[in-house]
Amino acid sequence: MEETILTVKNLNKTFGKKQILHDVSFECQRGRIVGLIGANGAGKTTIMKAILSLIKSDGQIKIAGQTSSFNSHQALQKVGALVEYPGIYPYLSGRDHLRLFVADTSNQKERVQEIIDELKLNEYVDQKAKLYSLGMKQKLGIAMALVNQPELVILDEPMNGLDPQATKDLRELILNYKNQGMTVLISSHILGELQKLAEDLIVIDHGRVIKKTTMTQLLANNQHFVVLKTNDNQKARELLEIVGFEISATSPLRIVLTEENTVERIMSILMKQQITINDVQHEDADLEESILKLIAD
Ligand SMILES: Nc1ncnc2c1ncn2[C@@H]1O[C@H](COP(=O)(O)OP(=O)(O)OP(=O)(O)O)[C@@H](O)[C@H]1O
Repeated sequence: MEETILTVKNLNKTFGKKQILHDVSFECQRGRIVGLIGANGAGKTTIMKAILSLIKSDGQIKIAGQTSSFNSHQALQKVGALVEYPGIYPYLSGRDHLRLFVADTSNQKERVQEIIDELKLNEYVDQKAKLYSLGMKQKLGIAMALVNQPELVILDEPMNGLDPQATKDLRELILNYKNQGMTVLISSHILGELQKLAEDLIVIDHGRVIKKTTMTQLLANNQHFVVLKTNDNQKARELLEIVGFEISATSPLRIVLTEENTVERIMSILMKQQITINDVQHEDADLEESILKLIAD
């Protein structure tokens, strides 16, 4: 059965005279990975900071059934977060940071070692943090967000500064925690990466929620294309456009498929005009194309 772990209701935020968030409302269900998507400046970080009471805002926040506000935020004990840059002290080691963050339990030493192993921090975790690269600091910040196995983790651009291997490792780690019941609210500009992770999507534009959907739904409504290589792309394009095909790219030819505009129809039109088809491939629009289209509409 679905259980709501985070409720955000009518969140409004102004900086000076400028209204940044407009009645933002959404819910996250326990155990889901929820992607917060939007262009630069859309308001994603501001929403995350408001949930975490890092800034004052108007509206209601409920975490695991408990109301949380700027002045009363016990519920945040159930939440881990990495928002913007991790707060790191240059003269402490990575392990020191984790020791400061880990909850006071009988197995805290083991838990710190476990998260160090999970994030592959062993090589440098006992060096002072002032020697860390951007990616190393980012991984430490993620370890700090996860060390207490929170019920909800909020990650703002967690892939920032990570190399491809570390990005893949983080993806697997997030999926692992999700499989153990953790809820993840995540933003990322790397939409290809988010496509591999997020199950639910909240799309933000100019401080407003413009779409709440699931990844499966969004991708199912996507456009489908056929990509052709022919002996005369220019002529093929003209022939297809005349009869109403939409061409989304010309080199190679990328043609939008619809119920009427099928591959069979393309083949028949081109073959009648003696155009040789050297290669045919099918393509589906990815998350990036869907989101760009959504924001443009
Ligand atoms: N402390 C602040 N004072 C004034 N304006 C701010 C402040 N923080 C954010 N803003 C403004 O709020 C808007 C939303 O910013 P926010 O950082 O939430 O966007 P974002 O979606 O996270 O963007 P990005 O993807 O670039 O990180 C922007 O117009 C930004 O300039």
